[in-house]
Amino acid sequence: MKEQEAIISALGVAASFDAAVEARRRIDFLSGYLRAAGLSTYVLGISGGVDSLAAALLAQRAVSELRGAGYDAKFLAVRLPYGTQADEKDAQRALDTVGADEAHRLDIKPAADAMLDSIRSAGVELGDARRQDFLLGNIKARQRMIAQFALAAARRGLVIGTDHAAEAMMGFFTKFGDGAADLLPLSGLNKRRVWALAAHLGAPSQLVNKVPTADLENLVPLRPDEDAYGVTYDQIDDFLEGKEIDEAARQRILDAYFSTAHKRSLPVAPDLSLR
Ligand SMILES: Nc1ncnc2c1ncn2[C@@H]1O[C@H](COP(=O)(O)OP(=O)(O)OC[C@H]2O[C@@H]([n+]3cccc(C(=O)O)c3)[C@H](O)[C@@H]2O)[C@@H](O)[C@H]1O
Ligand SMILES: Nc1ncnc2c1ncn2[C@@H]1O[C@H](COP(=O)(O)OP(=O)(O)OP(=O)(O)O)[C@@H](O)[C@H]1O
Ligand SMILES: [Mg+2]
Repeated sequence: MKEQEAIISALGVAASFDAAVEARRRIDFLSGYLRAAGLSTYVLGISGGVDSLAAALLAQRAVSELRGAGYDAKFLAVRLPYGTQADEKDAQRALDTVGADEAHRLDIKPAADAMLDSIRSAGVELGDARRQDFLLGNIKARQRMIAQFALAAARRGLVIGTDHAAEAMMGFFTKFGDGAADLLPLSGLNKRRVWALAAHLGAPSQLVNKVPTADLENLVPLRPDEDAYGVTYDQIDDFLEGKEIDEAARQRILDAYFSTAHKRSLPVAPDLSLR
């Protein structure tokens, strides 16, 4: 139980949750930060999943409020499909729901494929088809961040990330890919709290209740996150709320958490304090 409490505390998961209070807190965080930084644009990739929808609704509200207060601010939403995307309709629905100030679509396929091909052409042994597909998945996630940071730099902007406590605990993100962002407005929320926040902000129930997917593998499109975890979001969320869960699931969660510690910190460096 001690380990569980330490993880809950490290990930900043609160003992109780009120969607309206959390929405207000996180909108204020986004508007306050942009203004204090003296910048004008928030940039975020819209996948069709609930995390980016929730974060986008917060961002659009934040910049609208800033504009109402006379400050020049904009939200730029960007679709970043790898070629054609199986759940494109959901992504379009998310864009319609958010009503972003500005929206663009960039295909990451040419750049992602070119990178994998270059590595292959250099003669690097990459393993079997399944392994190569997994490697390409991480290249896709990093390619999406390259695009978002380029857009942010072009617009005096900042990149919003969608990491939250459930994904952070499982280390379920690409290091310096979707894990790399300037701000994380969903930080400290487990998945059911993200769902509640999205619903509170007006997300349609079909998008809130959708099966979460990283959708990074060509060989298994829309693979549910829970398949990759080997535990359910219900178990993850219960664990993060301090509840007792099945022992095998608990062990899986602890293994995932400890083996991915390096992904939740800055790059490791030598101890320079002894010089
Ligand atoms: N002990 C250690 N200390 C410092 N660094 C260490 C390390 N062990 C590995 N590393 C480094 O970390 C790298 C592995 O991390 P990483 O590149 O992230 O790769 P990895 O953790 O193997 O894969 C990413 C996982 O996150 C999932 N994902 C990715 C993106 C988005 C989503 C989503 O939900 O949308 C999910 C994806 O499906 C996959 O299961 C290694 O290649 C190595 O460079
Ligand atoms: N096809 C895509 N187009 C644009 N952005 C994407 C795409 N795929 C992933 N992203 C970005 O990467 C983030 C991480 O993906 P992740 O799957 O964890 O979140 P999600 O799709 O928003 O929600 P869920 O986890 O419920 O599927 C997304 O929130 C989004 O910002
Ligand atoms: Mg997704």
